[in-house]
Parts: sequence; C-alpha cells; structure tokens
Amino acid sequence: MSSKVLAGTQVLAGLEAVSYPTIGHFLEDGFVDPAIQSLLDGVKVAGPAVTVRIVGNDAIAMNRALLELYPGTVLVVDMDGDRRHAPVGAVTAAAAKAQGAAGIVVDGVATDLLELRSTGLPVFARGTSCLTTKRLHGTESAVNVPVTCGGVDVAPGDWVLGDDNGVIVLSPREAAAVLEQALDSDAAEPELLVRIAAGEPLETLLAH
Ligand SMILES: O=C([O-])CC(=O)C(=O)O
Ligand SMILES: [Mg+2]
Repeated sequence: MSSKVLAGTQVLAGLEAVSYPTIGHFLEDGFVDPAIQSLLDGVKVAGPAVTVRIVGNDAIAMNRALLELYPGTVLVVDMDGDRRHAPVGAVTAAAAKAQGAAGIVVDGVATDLLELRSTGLPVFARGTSCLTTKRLHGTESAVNVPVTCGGVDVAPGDWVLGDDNGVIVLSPREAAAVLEQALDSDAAEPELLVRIAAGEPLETLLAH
C-alpha cells in the first residue's frame, strides 16, 4: 500500500486495523498524556476530531459541540486546565452516540460512570468526579478551534486514535505517512512471537 495514494476511507480502514502501540514504535509526537485513559474496557476508536474548548465550567459550550458531531467523529474536549468539573456524563454520551460519534476524549474528568459504561460510547478521561459543569452561558468557550488535549495540539479534522493503552492524535498527513510501516510491522509480529514461544535463541531473534 502506498501512502501517497491513500484516500481518506483507506486511511480510516488502515487506522481501524493497525495496532496503536505499533505507531509508538515509529513516532515521538502525538501521544496524549497517559493519565487520559479509557473509562470502558476493550475499546478501539479512530475518527476525525471535532473540538471544543470549555472555559469557566460552561456546560452550554458542550451542548453546542454536540450539535457539530457527525458520524464517525471523536469529540475532543479541552477543559482549559479544569480537572475538577466533568463536562461529559450520561446525557452527553447519549447525545454524542445519537449523532453517530465514535468516542469522546476529555482533558479532564467525566461523570456518570455506570451510565457511560452501559451507553457503550468510548470515553477517555483523567478519571471521574461527581462535580459537573453548569449551564453558565460563558462567552470564552469555542467549538471547532485548535485545542490542546493531554499536552498534544489538536486541530479539527485531525485523526484521534484511542484504545485501552491510551490516545494518539495525528494530522491527516502524519497518519497517512506512518500507516504503511505500522501495518507492515503488525504483519511481521505474529511470526516473531511464535518463534519466541517456540524457544528460538533470543540472541538471534532480537539482534536487529
Ligand atoms: O452535565 C454535565 O456536565 C455532565 C453530565 O452529567 C451528563 O452529561 O450527563
Ligand atoms: Mg449526568
């Protein structure tokens, strides 16, 4: 597969197939703070980012962001450093799912953990809290602007990849460029594992 000719749908298919830790073999940037983890078990998410920056504990901004979601997107929530107020819970996740979203990533906390798990929409966060955002009608929040999430800059339309190991954000160009070598690496790994399990000498297997 040549990365030069990959169309968006081919990139999506490749990103859904590739192992995300394999991407970590090839890149140094785009890896979201590992404190941001999936609140559900056994998830795998790949989709373009819709972003929201929530300033001052403002739940109305989240409602505006939910309206911008379309099928396959991942909502990335920059809480402007607020790690106490949860902007995502049962209602938010249900609304995002109704829009066809693939998941939500919060640089902050989430709430309604049991309901999130039964809704089934993958949500990544720094943890949970009972303290939530409020309907404040602030003016500083913004939807679909460049944001920061777990130390990584995220532009609307960037690829957001998440699984039980963590979250990666790549520009469309970065994603297309890394995909081929990551898929090749994934294809080669099962044979290596079989040879290790079969007792082949590690000196030769791991030498290069
Ligand atoms: O209202 C909030 O800030 C989060 C919440 O509880 C929900 O989405 O259900
Ligand atoms: Mg709630």
